[in-house]
Amino acid sequence: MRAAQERLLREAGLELKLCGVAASRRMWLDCDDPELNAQHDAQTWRPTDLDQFAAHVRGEDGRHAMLIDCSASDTVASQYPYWLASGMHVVTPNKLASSGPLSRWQAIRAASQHGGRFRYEATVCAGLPVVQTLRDLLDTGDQLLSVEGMFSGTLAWLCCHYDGKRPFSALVREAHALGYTEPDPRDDLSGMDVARKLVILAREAGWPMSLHDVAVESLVPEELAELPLEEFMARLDELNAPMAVRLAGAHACQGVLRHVASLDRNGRAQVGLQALPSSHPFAHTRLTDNIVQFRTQRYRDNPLLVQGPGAGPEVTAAGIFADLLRIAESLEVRA
Ligand SMILES: NC(=O)c1ccc[n+]([C@@H]2O[C@H](COP(=O)([O-])OP(=O)(O)OC[C@H]3O[C@@H](n4cnc5c(N)ncnc54)[C@H](O)[C@@H]3O)[C@@H](O)[C@H]2O)c1
Ligand SMILES: N[C@@H](CCO)C(=O)O
Repeated sequence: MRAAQERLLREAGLELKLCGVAASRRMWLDCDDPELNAQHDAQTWRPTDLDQFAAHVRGEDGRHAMLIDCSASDTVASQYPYWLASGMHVVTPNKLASSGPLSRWQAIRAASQHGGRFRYEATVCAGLPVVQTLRDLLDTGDQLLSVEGMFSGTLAWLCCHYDGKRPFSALVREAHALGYTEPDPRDDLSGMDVARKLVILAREAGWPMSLHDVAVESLVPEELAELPLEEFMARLDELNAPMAVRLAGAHACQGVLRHVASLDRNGRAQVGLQALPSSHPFAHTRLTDNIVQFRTQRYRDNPLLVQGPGAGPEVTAAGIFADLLRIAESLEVRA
C-alpha cells in the first residue's frame, strides 16, 4: 500500500490512510503518524480491543472506513455483520466467515446489501481471480456445473517437493516458514482449508453448502489432530511414515501425488490426495500453483481455467489490495 499510495492519490485522487494495525494481543492506532511509527516502545501499543479499534478506524469525519481482516480468527469474522451494518467496508482473506455457519454468512450478505461492501477474493487461491471469475460468469447468466482443481498452495508445494529425499516433516516446516501454510498447518494437511474454499465457491454459486457436506481426507493422524500447535509441530515426524507409503504407491504406478478437490451442482464435494498419472495436466504444476477448472453451461465442453501461485504473503496481499481498490472505485467521493 505504501508503494502505491502516492500514485493512487496523483492518478486516481484516492487518498489511502492506514489508521491502525491490530494483532491478537496488541494494537497500534494512528499508523500514519510518522513520529509514532518511528517509536517501538510499549506506549504506542495497547491491548487489542476490536470495538475500540473499529471505532477508531470509522472515525468521526464521515470518511469511507474499511477493516481488513488478515487473521484466521473466528472471533474477528463474527464481527463482520456489525461492522458492515455500521457502514464500514470489510476485505478479508480469512475463510471463516464465508465458510462458517450458514446463518452468519447470510447475515453478512444481508448486512453488505445495505451497509458497507464486503469482498473476499483472497479466501480462494490467494491472489488468483477465482471468486470474481465465478461472479462474472454467474452475473452474465451462466450456470455453474462443477469445479475441479488443486486449491491448496501448501499441498501443491509439498507434493512438488516431496520426492523421498527429504522427510515430509522437514518440507512442512519449510512451507510454514515461507508463509504458505495456515497459522496452524493442520488446517492445510487435514484438507479443511481446501474444504472451506469449496464451500465458499458453492455459496457464491447460490448452493447452500456447509463444511459437513464435504468429504475430506485428512493427512493428519488422529492422535495429532487435537494437540496444541506447539506439540503438533514437535511431533511432525510422525507424518513421515504414512506419507512415504503414499509416495511409494504413486511411484509404483509411475504417477505423482497431487492434492485434488471437486464440487458439483448435485452437492457432491470431495478433497483428498491422489496418485495421478504423470501425463495428467495437474502433474505439470510448479511450486505453489493452484488450478481451478470451472465447468459451466457456457464452458461445458472446454472448462474455463485459472492457474498460478496460490499461497504466499506477497500474492495474497496483492489480492487483498485489489479488493480494496475495487471497493474504492465503487464509492462516491467524500470531502
Ligand atoms: N499465507 C497465505 O498464503 C494466505 C493465502 C490466502 C489466505 N490466507 C489467509 O490469511 C489469513 C492470515 O494468514 P497468515 O498466513 O498471514 O497468518 P499469520 O499467522 O501470519 O497471521 C495471522 C495474524 O492474525 C492475528 N490475529 C489472530 N487473532 C486475532 C484477533 N483476534 N484480533 C486481531 N488479530 C488477530 C495474529 O496476531 C497474526 O498477526 C488466514 O485467514 C489465511 O487463511 C493466507
Ligand atoms: N494455506 C493456504 C493459503 C491460501 O489460502 C494454502 O496453502 O493454500
